[in-house]
Amino acid sequence: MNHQPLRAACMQPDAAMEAVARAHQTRLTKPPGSLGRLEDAAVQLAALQRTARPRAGRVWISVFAADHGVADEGVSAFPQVVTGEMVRNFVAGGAAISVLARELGARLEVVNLGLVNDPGELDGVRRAVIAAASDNFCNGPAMTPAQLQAALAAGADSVAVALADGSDLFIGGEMGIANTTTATALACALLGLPPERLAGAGTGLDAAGIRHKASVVARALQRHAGAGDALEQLRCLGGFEIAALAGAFIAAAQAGLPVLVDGYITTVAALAAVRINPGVRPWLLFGHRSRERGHDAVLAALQAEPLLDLGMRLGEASGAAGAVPLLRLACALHATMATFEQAGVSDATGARG
Ligand SMILES: O=C(O)c1ccc[n+]([C@@H]2O[C@H](COP(=O)([O-])O)[C@@H](O)[C@H]2O)c1
Ligand SMILES: Cc1cc2nc[nH]c2cc1C
Repeated sequence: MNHQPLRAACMQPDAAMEAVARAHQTRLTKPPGSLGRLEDAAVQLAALQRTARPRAGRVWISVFAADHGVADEGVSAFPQVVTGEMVRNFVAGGAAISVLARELGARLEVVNLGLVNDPGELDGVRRAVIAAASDNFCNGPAMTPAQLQAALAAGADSVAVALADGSDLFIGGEMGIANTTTATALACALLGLPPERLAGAGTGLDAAGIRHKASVVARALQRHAGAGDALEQLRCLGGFEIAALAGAFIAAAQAGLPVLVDGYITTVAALAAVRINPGVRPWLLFGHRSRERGHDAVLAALQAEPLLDLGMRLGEASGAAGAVPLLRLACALHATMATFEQAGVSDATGARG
């Protein structure tokens, strides 16, 4: 199978614009650096969007939903039917991400990649069904090569629509009962870490449940120890929505669309994307630090500092959505604060503006 497009060059951030934006920040009426990561975010967006006026006004959110064969191992606090039920809830307007997207004025797309409890045709849900669920990776690869390709392409398709809609920012979210087990298996394989280090409560496992989850991941890692590179690890130990997210992040970086990453599962997908194509990394901003146990290690591997730490662990793109107002404020500060010169305020050298 030809995976060449996945490894095609990503856009390069505009280094000259980055320098202009960084210099502009030093002229604004504040001690240099005093707006902390809000400054960094505005400068990063300026470099990525190739503009002196970075924006986060037009936000696109794609939530990728899929079921996981590994749910059969009893690794979630919730039954598998919830994935399909939540898809219905997303488009009915009652889920957390439905509320957040509405409040932000963001476009919300829900993508059905394969659900055991399939709600069928629904307004607002794009059907890109691959199978009812990925296979249980304790028994064999989670996906066939063709299924992996279909999932990666479904993510890239969402980015194409987001670009056509004139989006400033792409947010990928996920919904999939048992996908913290999948994300843990994939992250352990990508990072060479033991399952006990990353396995966490997910939707609400107790300590015994977490130990069982780690043992399931250990079995899967043993079975797929021969999976050579990140793409093969994604095929053997991933899931449809995680592969779609990886495909979306690669496509966004190749097209020059900044990405705001959500929680644990999406960060593992981002790690897979970066391992497949390192040019993806500059295009990623990180919305929040999830309460899920493994998130810290995956963020550290990406040298990522998220904007928020609110103890959230929902998924659905909710943590990234929560960070959008901060990005909007960062852009407004960058564009409209007065400079020392404009305001007639003395700078650190004593020079009066
Ligand atoms: O995004 C996160 O950090 C996060 C952490 C824990 C759970 N989740 C969500 O919970 C579901 C997976 O949890 P589980 O326990 O079924 O593996 C899935 O739908 C995720 O969106 C999400
Ligand atoms: C109710 C529910 C909502 C979710 N949203 C994302 N993952 C979820 C898991 C559950 C169980």
